Amino acid sequence: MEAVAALPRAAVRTDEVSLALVQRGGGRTEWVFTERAANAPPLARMHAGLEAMHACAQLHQSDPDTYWWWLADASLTFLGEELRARRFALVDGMLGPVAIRALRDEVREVRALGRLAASKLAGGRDGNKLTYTHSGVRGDLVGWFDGDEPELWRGGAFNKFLQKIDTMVAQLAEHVPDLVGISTRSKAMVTCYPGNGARYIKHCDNSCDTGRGERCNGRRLTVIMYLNEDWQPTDGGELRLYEPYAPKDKPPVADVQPLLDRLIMFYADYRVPHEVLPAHADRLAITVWYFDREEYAGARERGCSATDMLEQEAIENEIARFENRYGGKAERHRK
Ligand SMILES: O=C(O)CCC(=O)C(=O)O
Ligand SMILES: [Fe+2]
Repeated sequence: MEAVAALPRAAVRTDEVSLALVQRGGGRTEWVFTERAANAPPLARMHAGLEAMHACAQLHQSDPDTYWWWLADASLTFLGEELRARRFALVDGMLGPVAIRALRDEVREVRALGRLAASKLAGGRDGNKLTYTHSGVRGDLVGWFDGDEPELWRGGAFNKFLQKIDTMVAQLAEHVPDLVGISTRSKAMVTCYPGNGARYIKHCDNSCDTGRGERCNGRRLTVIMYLNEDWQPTDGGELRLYEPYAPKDKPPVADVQPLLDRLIMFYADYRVPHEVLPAHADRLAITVWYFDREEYAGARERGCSATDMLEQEAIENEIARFENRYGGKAERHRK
């Protein structure tokens, strides 16, 4: 009989082992301990730590709605490292299958009730003078909500979600110095890209380099939860992230699919230029911006006092540029 060589257990160091989801026969998946793949592509690597935490929760039969696995020390450390190193971080399966569908259903109802409208672009420095819509630039439907609109959110999932992300960001500030000044946030913006090739061209959520100056709007961190079950690669609609000031021929940093129960957070400023690629199916998401206290106070002060004709002219130029580049006509909404 031939001798069978077996891998001695002692040869595998526990710090080289992690949990992974593997595909078994018949499409079945299973959590197993496995050796860490040293050359895993960036997105896969990014998930490894959180997947391990999530898997542990599952092994213990924990309901992710009550066990906030993403708040465990290891999760926050991991998210903090990601944010500091890559400027963005992903959490997959944050709320769990029950809570995320409840949230998705509440958001669907809001849309069905006609509470989302064509998004407005804020013209000029403070966005205060003139807003305009232009579907070639930004083609989503949006609504802003704080969770206490009386006839909405009856199941409570929306408010629970806001409570969770507020907690997460507050805790994360202990790991990420850039987040220490966060004290408030925006209302939640519910968006639907209605699947007709709707997109949002490349931009930053806060055109602010230094934390000072007229272009700073106070947004420090963008947090987005996606709500799209069975999203297919052919549906497009990826969030494409770029390096700051990258030359045109440099490939993007990542294309993130808007999958159900996937949360992404990234720095809202110049560090993370991004765009939404054309979406060919209904694409639902909730976005919240967390404000840096000082920067936001400065932005509000300026917002109240900024008036001049030059700015009006600059906005008209901005619209003309977009019309030129993307065709179609912008609609103006004067305040
Ligand atoms: O929904 C997304 O993935 C990003 C949308 C976006 O960039 C924005 O609303 O500023
Ligand atoms: Fe954005």
